[in-house]
Amino acid sequence: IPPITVWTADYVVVGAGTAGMTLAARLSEDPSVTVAVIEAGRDYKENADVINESFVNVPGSDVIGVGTEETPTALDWQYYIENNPELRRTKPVAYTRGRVLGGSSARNFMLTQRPTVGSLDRWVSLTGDSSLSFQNLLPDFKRSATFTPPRPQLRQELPAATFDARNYGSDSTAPLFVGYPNTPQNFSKFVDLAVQECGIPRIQDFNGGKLLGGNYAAVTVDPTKGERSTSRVFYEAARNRPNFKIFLETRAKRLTFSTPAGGKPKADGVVVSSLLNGVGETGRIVAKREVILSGGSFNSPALLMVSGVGPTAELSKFNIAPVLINENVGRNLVDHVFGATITYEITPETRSYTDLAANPLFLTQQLGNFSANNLGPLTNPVADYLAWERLPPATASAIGAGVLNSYPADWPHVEYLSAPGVTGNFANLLQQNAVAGAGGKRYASILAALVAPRSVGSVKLASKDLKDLPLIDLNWFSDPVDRAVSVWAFKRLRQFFASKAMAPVLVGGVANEYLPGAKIQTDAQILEYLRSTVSTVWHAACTTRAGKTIQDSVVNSKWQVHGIDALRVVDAGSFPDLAPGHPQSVVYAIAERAARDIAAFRRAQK
Ligand SMILES: Cc1cc2nc3c(=O)[nH]c(=O)nc-3n(C[C@H](O)[C@H](O)[C@H](O)COP(=O)(O)OP(=O)(O)OC[C@H]3O[C@@H](n4cnc5c(N)ncnc54)[C@H](O)[C@@H]3O)c2cc1C
Repeated sequence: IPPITVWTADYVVVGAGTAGMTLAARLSEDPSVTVAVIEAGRDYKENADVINESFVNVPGSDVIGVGTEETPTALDWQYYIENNPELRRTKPVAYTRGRVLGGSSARNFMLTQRPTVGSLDRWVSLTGDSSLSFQNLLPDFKRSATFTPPRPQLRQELPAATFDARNYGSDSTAPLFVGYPNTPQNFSKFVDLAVQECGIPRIQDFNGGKLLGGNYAAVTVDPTKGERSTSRVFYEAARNRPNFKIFLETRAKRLTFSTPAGGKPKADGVVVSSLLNGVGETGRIVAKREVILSGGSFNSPALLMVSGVGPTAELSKFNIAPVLINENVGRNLVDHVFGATITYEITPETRSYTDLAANPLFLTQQLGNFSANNLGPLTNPVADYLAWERLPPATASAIGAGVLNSYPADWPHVEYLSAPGVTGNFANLLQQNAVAGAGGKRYASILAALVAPRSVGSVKLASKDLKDLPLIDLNWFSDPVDRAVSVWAFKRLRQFFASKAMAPVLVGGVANEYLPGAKIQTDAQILEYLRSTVSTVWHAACTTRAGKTIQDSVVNSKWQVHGIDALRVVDAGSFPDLAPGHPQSVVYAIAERAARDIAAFRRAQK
């Protein structure tokens, strides 16, 4: 390797995303260790990149660039998923992953809530480590974020968003912001009433280990300016420390290992390629203590595989010299999917995202309202109200989804999201709303997400060079349970729209369904429609999952790669299982936990 750039640090972290930036900043709080971070993306707040910076900062612009048929933004890895026989998609399906300082925390929808007690008990049984229970992870959940309660005087929603202050930390210097947008979506209060009328009760807060019920969701936004809060806040904390160094626009190409005679392979560095000025500068960052992969669920397993750690078939296909065979690398890919969605035209008083997309004057006014007053629909990440439920046991059995009855009792099977706009097949949300709203009409949807998904996919290599992005097979709908639950959830969405609570907002009444429309009635018709609209909630996980041994997993409960020294994986890929709920809080929590695990390991070695 020509050593154009050689740098040495105690810890080398690959990826300054949600987990990596948090972890690296925490490690560098100890001035006695040095930390280097390698990040393929740029800093969205520097280089006078006003457009990309606003994509990140303005909560209401989160829908831009994430559509399945949209050209992804410059802050994206630009993944397209593999086709699968269950889907009826005519065009390649894009899958957003942030390639930027902050990673996917700079591209996500900002919803933040924690998994249930029972789902994290499953983490305990999968890893054999009780320190991963909800109660034991709670300090790590609290550590990153400063919480600001909703401001009812501004929000004026009826009934108000509720929360339980005991679920949040008391450290007001915690860098990440969690709070509520100052302007709720009008449509959400009707969803709130509709789901209650259909038997889903209100729950006080989604952050106390319970999810079953409905409420407004907390989001990662800064209460003062209303801007999105990302893991970049940890970069601000660390950037001036003399023991911290970040390599932006630099890609990790592969890991290097040394193997002492008779010993285990030991990770000792990362070969990198600088993307600056388009020049493929190659160098190596040497790790004196450990290499930590935080490249996310797609990139971390790919990096392991090109470096010789992975399934036999993958390594031999590309003639990669094995360092350690582990059949679990890149396997067990799970994701939450939007299984069903229904859209109606709504009344003019009930504003929706359609107004922003179709009315440039309104959009301009609201950009001003957002930046001057921290008010208006752009303060809101669009989907701000959630509800969760389980299928009744007899129903689950009757539709062939009886396996879901064995999930812990607090684990919801379906999540509903208020989505005031046209969603359709998620091809291009901005364009779909602009077209639908051109004549002055406005629309709103409710989405159903599968949060106990059964379909399992994989990450495989496209070549032995990571410049060829790995192949992502999500296998959506491959398990019949997911198909059956989606059809059931679709009918449930129709019940919500048929409720008395929803009647005042529907133009033309319940018979006037906009998408998919009254022509879709039988189960077979519904399923065929859902095959053409199923989309991701962008929660890909478990591709380097934590577990007990090399037979069932890639890392142990301290995130150390089985069979290799000085190498950990800390990101959504290392979840033992994908718990219900939006996962960013879990990613921050395991990054906080891993920083403490690594420090404890170092102290034990002294
Ligand atoms: C559109 C979208 C909406 C979402 N909505 C929500 C939501 O509302 N709530 C929620 O909780 N979750 C949401 N999520 C999911 C959540 O954001 C992710 O699960 C989480 O951010 C993943 O964190 P991570 O650390 O695993 O990976 P990432 O945050 O993606 O970080 C990986 C980092 O590694 C870098 N990297 C990768 N490979 C290399 C390499 N070879 N060399 C150098 N750098 C590399 C990447 O550029 C990136 O910065 C959403 C995600 C998306 C994309």
